[in-house]
Amino acid sequence: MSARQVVVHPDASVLARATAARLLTAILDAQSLRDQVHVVLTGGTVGIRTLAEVADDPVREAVDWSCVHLWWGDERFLADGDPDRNETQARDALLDELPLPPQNVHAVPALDDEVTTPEAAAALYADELARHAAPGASVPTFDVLLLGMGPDAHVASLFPGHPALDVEGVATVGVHGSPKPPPLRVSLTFDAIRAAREVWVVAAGAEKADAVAAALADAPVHEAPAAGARGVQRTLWLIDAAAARTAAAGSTVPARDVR
Ligand SMILES: O=C(O)[C@H](O)[C@@H](O)[C@H](O)[C@H](O)COP(=O)(O)O
Repeated sequence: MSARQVVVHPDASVLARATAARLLTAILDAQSLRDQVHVVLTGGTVGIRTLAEVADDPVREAVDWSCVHLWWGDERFLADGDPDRNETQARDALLDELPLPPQNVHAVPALDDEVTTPEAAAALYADELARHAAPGASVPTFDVLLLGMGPDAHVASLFPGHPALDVEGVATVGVHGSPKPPPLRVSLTFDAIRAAREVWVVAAGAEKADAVAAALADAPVHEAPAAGARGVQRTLWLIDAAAARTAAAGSTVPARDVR
């Protein structure tokens, strides 16, 4: 399990642009080593803003998008095209601008007449993940897995105190009663998240400072799920100065300030 690295950017705008540049470089580096590159996207304001910055970055022209596969760390269990779906927001921010083969965009199945529960969607998503996994694995080896983080330190749709935190042996889980609307979701499990080469937690804003401090201080995962987010080779925390400013007395954020 990789040690955490923390990079602090001045504000949310620089954070999103720097994360976009870092992601493009990571994809280019992976393409120089492997035929297929797998990236897991996240919802949330910082996650979507990062995708919009990728769309605006001319370096995206250097990527061979025909061999990039996109997945989601979680999804709101809503009908296809619902503006609140992470997929919808990602398509609007970036995906519709990219020459991606449609079959390389692996969206979590949406609510419809056939798929009526988060569990059904989670099972179908797990099947799709397994189809692209190496023999014996349940998910592809993700090159970069992006995670936004809530003020309660949730990542993906793994919320404090929720049973999904303890689900093992499977890649996906249906989530009910999400404290962040909408209540029904589908999420990767920690087993799937921890299979990624690199896990990047991206967070901005003073409202995230306590959650950042708790996670970096290795609070119990049931209290601060983000503490459980680790990559095989790298765990990178990309935060802005406001999120690095801890309210809890005495807690510190081991951060290298990057201008
Ligand atoms: O479906 C979702 O809502 C996201 O995947 C969720 O995990 C999000 O990344 C965090 O809640 C942070 O969201 P903000 O950046 O908007 O605070």
